[in-house]
Amino acid sequence: MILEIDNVELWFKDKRILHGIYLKAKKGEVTGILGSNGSGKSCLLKIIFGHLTPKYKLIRIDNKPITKAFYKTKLVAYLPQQHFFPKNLKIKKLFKFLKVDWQEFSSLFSGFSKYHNSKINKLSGGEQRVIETYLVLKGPHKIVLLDEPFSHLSPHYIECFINLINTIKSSKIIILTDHIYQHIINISDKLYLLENGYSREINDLEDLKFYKYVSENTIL
Ligand SMILES: Nc1ncnc2c1ncn2[C@@H]1O[C@H](COP(=O)(O)OP(=O)(O)OP(=O)(O)O)[C@@H](O)[C@H]1O
Repeated sequence: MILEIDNVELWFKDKRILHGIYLKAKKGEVTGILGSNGSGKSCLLKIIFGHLTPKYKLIRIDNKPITKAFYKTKLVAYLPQQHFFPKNLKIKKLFKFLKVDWQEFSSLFSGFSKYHNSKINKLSGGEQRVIETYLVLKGPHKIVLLDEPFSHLSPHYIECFINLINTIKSSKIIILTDHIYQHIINISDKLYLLENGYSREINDLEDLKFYKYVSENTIL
């Protein structure tokens, strides 16, 4: 399965945010998107998911254009930057409803076994993020979009997710963005940088210096 995003043009009033975008993401690969603050990473993920409508966009799956909002195809799951599960819902119900195995989760994330019967709002912000990210990754969707999955997590949980992503990527298209760029670089099979409205495919990490995403003396 190949997902292509092409010809995106996004404006907010007279401010053009995105205009030269081409992204290709394949099943079996992790596709990373880097970019400075305000470069349009979240907007691009929202456009792909179908929550934000730009002036133009073209989304193709295996060369076939998707003409309706992508989320309506039920192919795609999206982790937004903000918490999105109802606060009063019990965690065990969430796992049951989404048909995700609690035992498998609690053996990977051992500190969470005590929360099976808790409501989501009893967890810290980072703990809620662990649950959300896990459910989005382990749900039935073939395409997963992750907006800053690592930013609020402690190193051990980041490692757990990196292992999980490497395990499940053979069956999914995974597109993710984060400011913890070393993790994105390490985990990605394909890397893009959003810069000045364009997507730049990064094949040589030194290009991240050329585009001033990192400074000249950064060790990559
Ligand atoms: N609803 C909106 N109305 C007007 N401008 C917006 C809106 N949403 C986003 N923008 C602008 O679009 C640009 C890109 O925003 P976006 O959130 O996609 O950036 P980002 O790369 O995800 O940034 P960050 O890394 O800081 O989260 C920003 O300049 C932002 O101000």
